Amino acid sequence: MVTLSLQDVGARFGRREVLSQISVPCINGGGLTAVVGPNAAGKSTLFRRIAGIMPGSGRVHVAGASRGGICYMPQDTAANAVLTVFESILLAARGGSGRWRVSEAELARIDQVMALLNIVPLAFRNLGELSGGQRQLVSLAQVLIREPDVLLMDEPTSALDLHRQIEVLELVQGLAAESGMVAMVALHDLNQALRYCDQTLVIADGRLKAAGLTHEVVTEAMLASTYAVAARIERCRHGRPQLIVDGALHDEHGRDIRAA
Ligand SMILES: Nc1ncnc2c1ncn2[C@@H]1O[C@H](COP(=O)(O)OP(=O)(O)OP(=O)(O)O)[C@@H](O)[C@H]1O
Repeated sequence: MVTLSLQDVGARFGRREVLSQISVPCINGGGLTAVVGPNAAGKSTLFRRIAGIMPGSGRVHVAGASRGGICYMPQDTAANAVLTVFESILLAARGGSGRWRVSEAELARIDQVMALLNIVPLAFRNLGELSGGQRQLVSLAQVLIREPDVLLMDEPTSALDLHRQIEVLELVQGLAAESGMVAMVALHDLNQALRYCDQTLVIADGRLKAAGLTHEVVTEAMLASTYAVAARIERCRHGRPQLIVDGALHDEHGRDIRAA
């Protein structure tokens, strides 16, 4: 099993500190970990720091890695229109290697990943012709093909319909359980965190506000203080926790209480 630890991880854009002293002793592989928090909290920045594509302070340590390393699926899946879906996944699998020959095993693996994501019919479509949701699925294929040790997915279901959202989260949950990889997912839909993620990190204003078991971290008090919403967590008739948001919280001047 892979484990990830973060020690005082920080980041700046120029003189502005956008991430500060994020420390998490151990994120275990095998399950899904949600990273939640308001807009501009620093979730993508944290992923970019973990993936090593942005400099900053602190230490990111991965133990037990034996496969494709750390792979980051960005939020913005803008496409290079020149490539077909198949070519883009092949290039991602190569990770920049300049080989021309494609092995049978490589072709089979690409077919397998496309089948897992139900995108086989898109194989020879141009990336520039795809819908937002289709592009998001291709982007996911591009990271899954690399068989990551640590998979960082930035809002991977934001463009997907309800059926696809469930398929994708169940697929990644299953792959994490099978491979022991660390799988982290930045989410705005906290019902997805409650349903699929055993662990949750809450980031606000570039700081870690809470970390732990999802059902202990996603609470009505956290939703009020972090998101400024009045919300309830209730069990549905199947016994699953469901988040019901009653409304936004404002101060006596009608402003977002977080601005006070
Ligand atoms: N290229 C950049 N230059 C300057 N500031 C940036 C840049 N990218 C992000 N920031 C700032 O860093 C902070 C954190 O942004 P980040 O994208 O990590 O937030 P986020 O939690 O992923 O937000 P969202 O939920 O809206 O996607 C924000 O204040 C943002 O304006």
